[in-house]
Amino acid sequence: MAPHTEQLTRPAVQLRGLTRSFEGRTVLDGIDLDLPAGQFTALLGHSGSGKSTLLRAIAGLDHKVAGSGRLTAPEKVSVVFQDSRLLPWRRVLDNVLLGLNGADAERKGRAALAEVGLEGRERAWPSELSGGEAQRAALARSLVREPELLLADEPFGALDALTRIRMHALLRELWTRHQPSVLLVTHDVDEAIVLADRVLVLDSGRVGLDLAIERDARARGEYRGRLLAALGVTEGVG
Ligand SMILES: Nc1ncnc2c1ncn2[C@@H]1O[C@H](COP(=O)(O)OP(=O)(O)OP(=O)(O)O)[C@@H](O)[C@H]1O
Repeated sequence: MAPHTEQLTRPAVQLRGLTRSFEGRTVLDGIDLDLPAGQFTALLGHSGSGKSTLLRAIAGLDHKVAGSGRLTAPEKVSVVFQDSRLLPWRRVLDNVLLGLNGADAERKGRAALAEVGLEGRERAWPSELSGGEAQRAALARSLVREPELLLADEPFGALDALTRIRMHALLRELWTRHQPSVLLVTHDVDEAIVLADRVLVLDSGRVGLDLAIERDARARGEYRGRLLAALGVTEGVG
């Protein structure tokens, strides 16, 4: 049975006519988009196509976009960036617990760290972590807040290829277990296909291609071809 079937009937994010310009240049040009609850969506697009701008709008980090159209998003949103944004003067567990209160917070923080494979590293300083470990800690910090929506802006962009593959497996596993809606911004066509159930291509301020991904390895080559074509990219060097 397809996971999250029931949840998919309820949209987590709804955008209607969302527009954003910078210095007279339109970056988002009346975006209409529904992200069903529990869906894992990837957002692809060329550099400068407005992916981060859209993600920031959905995260509620851009007050200027608010009046341009209609934007509905859950209250419990976590954002993960390419840089872990751990505070260097706080130990790993204290970073994960930042801003959390309640008797149960520490237990939850420790459990989240164990879930991302950082058990035993609770008292480490961020400077003692590898890039991959820092991103694991960033995921734990998001998880512990039990987000309905996880927004991830190139979270693996700075990692080496092997670490990235391991992080893909971890993120997909966390998503399966906790079932947040996910919007992942990436430049990487393969990452989008491997992780997401739906891939959007942002082009000229609009969603140019909206592709459902079946979890069937045989179809991956075809998806790749369609996504590269939507991005206007030709592969191969003779
Ligand atoms: N605060 C800002 N002030 C002025 N221009 C901005 C601002 N934020 C974004 N832009 C412009 O909006 C366009 C889209 O930027 P955005 O960061 O959303 O693109 P992106 O698709 O995420 O790019 P990348 O993949 O390189 O991160 C770019 O041309 C950028 O220069």
